[in-house]
Amino acid sequence: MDALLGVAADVGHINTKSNVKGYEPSKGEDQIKECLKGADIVLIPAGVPRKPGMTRDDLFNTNASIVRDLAKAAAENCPDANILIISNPVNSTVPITAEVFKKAGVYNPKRLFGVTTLDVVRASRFISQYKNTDPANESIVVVGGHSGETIVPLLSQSGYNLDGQALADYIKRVQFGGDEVVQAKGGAGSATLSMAMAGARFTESLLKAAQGQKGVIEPTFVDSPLYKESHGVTYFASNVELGPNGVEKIHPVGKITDHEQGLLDTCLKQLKGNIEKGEAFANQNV
Ligand SMILES: NC(=O)C1=CN([C@@H]2O[C@H](COP(=O)(O)OP(=O)(O)OC[C@H]3O[C@@H](n4cnc5c(N)ncnc54)[C@H](O)[C@@H]3O)[C@@H](O)[C@H]2O)C=CC1
Ligand SMILES: O=C([O-])CC(=O)C(=O)O
Repeated sequence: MDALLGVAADVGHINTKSNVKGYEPSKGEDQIKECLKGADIVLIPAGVPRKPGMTRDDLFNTNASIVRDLAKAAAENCPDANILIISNPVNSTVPITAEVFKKAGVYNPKRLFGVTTLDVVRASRFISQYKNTDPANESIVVVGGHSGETIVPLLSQSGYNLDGQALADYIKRVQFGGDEVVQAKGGAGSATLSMAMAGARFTESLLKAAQGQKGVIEPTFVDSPLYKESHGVTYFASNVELGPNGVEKIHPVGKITDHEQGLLDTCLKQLKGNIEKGEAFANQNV
């Protein structure tokens, strides 16, 4: 990899010899061009975080245009880069980025990723508290999107079986773990350190896959065929095998319980609306 760019990012320590550049909006347009030219990976965590009482969707009005502008700059200056979207609402900012790239004639669905790694980090951490295991050894599959009920942990696929209130509490905590942090910070923003860890993990996986390592799998919100025809849901997070060309293979959701199917049905309805909102914004404002 020639260059790794964090756009206004504090993504923590990334253990790589790659060249990391950071962009600050106050430094102006020329600096972003200079950062983006030749970039292989562009992380976009720019925009405002939530305050208590807000949903991620409440950030749309501010962050949609910020992401649109950075996506335009990326489409112009590094059209072949991997674009990693962290800015919320991810369920809408990923479709916005896709539309910007489509309009510029450089859209490659294999190179656009919504970063949902933090949902897996939380799902793994919270199950370890029930089971008294090391969270580093847990890897819970999480599918759907990155907001409330669109986040669907598939506990059954890890051989775990919580029941009744314990299951309900677990799912609520995974779906609304971000809200807990926002509440605890009392107006000072949302998750930062855990996001830095999650962003670094996803980026490192992408780098390993780019360098030829096989079998690198991460959950991520991508342009996905899984529910396109059946539900009109054009982007979906599931486990994705990464490779030198970005998305190598999108894994299907696989076998799930009836209860998980219920969660997935709710997810798909909400996700469709979030995606269409992003696309409608892009169609009117790009
Ligand atoms: N996908 C995920 O799992 C997560 C997503 N987030 C999202 O990441 C975003 C950033 O959150 P934080 O880093 O906590 O916020 P922050 O306020 O600490 O940082 C935001 C950064 O965006 C930059 N920025 C603002 N306007 C800009 C513009 N027009 N162009 C370029 N850069 C601009 C600011 O300079 C600042 O450095 C939020 O939307 C938040 O909801 C946060 C945590 C987890
Ligand atoms: O909750 C937020 O607003 C930030 C975020 O996406 C997360 O922590 O998962």
